[in-house]
Amino acid sequence: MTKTIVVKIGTSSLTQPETSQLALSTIATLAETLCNLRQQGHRVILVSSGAVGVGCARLGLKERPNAIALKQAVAAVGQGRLMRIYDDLFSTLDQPIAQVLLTRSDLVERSRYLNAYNTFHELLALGVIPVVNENDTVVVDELNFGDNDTLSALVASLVEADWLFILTDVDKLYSADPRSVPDAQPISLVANLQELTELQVKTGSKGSQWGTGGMATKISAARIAVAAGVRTVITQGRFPRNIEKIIQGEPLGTHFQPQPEPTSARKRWIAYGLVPTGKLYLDTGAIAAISEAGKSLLPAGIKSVIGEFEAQEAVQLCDNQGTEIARGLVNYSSEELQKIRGCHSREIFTILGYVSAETVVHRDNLVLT
Ligand SMILES: Nc1ncnc2c1ncn2[C@@H]1O[C@H](COP(=O)(O)OP(=O)(O)O)[C@@H](O)[C@H]1O
Ligand SMILES: N[C@@H](CCC(=O)OP(=O)(O)O)C(=O)O
Repeated sequence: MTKTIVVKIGTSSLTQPETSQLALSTIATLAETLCNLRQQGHRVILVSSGAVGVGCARLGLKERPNAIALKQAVAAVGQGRLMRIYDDLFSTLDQPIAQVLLTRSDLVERSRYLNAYNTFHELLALGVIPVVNENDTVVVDELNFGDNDTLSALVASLVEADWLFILTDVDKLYSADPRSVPDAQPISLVANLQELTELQVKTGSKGSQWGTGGMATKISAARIAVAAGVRTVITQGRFPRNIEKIIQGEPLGTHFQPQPEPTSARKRWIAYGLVPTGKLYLDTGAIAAISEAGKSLLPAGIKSVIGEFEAQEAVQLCDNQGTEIARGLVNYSSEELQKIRGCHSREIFTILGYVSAETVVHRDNLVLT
């Protein structure tokens, strides 16, 4: 049966750690593997990092730059080089590819989100393998994906993929970073998100020299993908042929089982496409109402309002400690909410002189995170 398969490869697998030169044999095997999957009738998307790493190698820079303008310039050099290599390899195998560079703002606006969805579907229907990266050269800090693990999960969610493979330089997820904790325990299966929280995996703060997010961003990517019903696997990038073996049932890597009832496409857009612009701190009654009883959020349950936002923007709904429990589209601006927080809905008219809505966040626009 035709499956939609998203494969993300990180800089640590695309380049050789000692020299930061391209790992050509890995990239060639990856191209062969993805072509095999196409020939079996599957729809394939490649999310490839490497623009900054390859750009650095091309320009003789020994470290990943921190200065934004330099990083953006280096990415412009590396992205072209990377695509040239992919196109040479895939063309040899008679497989058309396309470059798709995304920024976070492409997913924030609903019409652009739907446009990206349509473009992916058209490319896949044409039998093309889209090669996706963040548009590092133009992206601004407030609206970036930050890392390609998150980008790959958002793409997998957008196209409603069956599989997301996150290829990296370790063979699976461990209870802690196996580089610094030699007796870290391997984890082969994560059955649900609750189990993931209970495992309390330690990830350290960053990845390898050229990677960006380390394991933390792979875990949060897995959360986004499984909520969208995508089976997610973290496995070693040096052996791309393992992708086919895994699809055939070999127990390699770490598998995250998809949620049986995926969150709807619109709610996924609210939860992960949009960038929240404020925070609402809720009382315990409101937290129970939205998280246990599936109710809408009313002004009475809001203790405080942080940030400045307009009506219809996305905000985080938090408990006392500031931990996010849900996200939603608000019916009132921050200025209005400062006036009506803690009040009964019937008082809204007296306070504001009008009623835009009875609820602050309607349950149809609210997603538990
Ligand atoms: N719990 C963990 N299990 C496995 N690897 C971990 C863990 N915590 C941190 N890591 C580190 O994450 C690194 C992979 O992340 P990163 O360098 O960002 O890779 P990529 O370039 O593939 O995105 C590994 O080399 C490993 O040292
Ligand atoms: N967009 C960046 C990739 C950022 C990133 O997430 O890198 P990695 O941790 O290697 O997957 C680039 O192409 O260099």
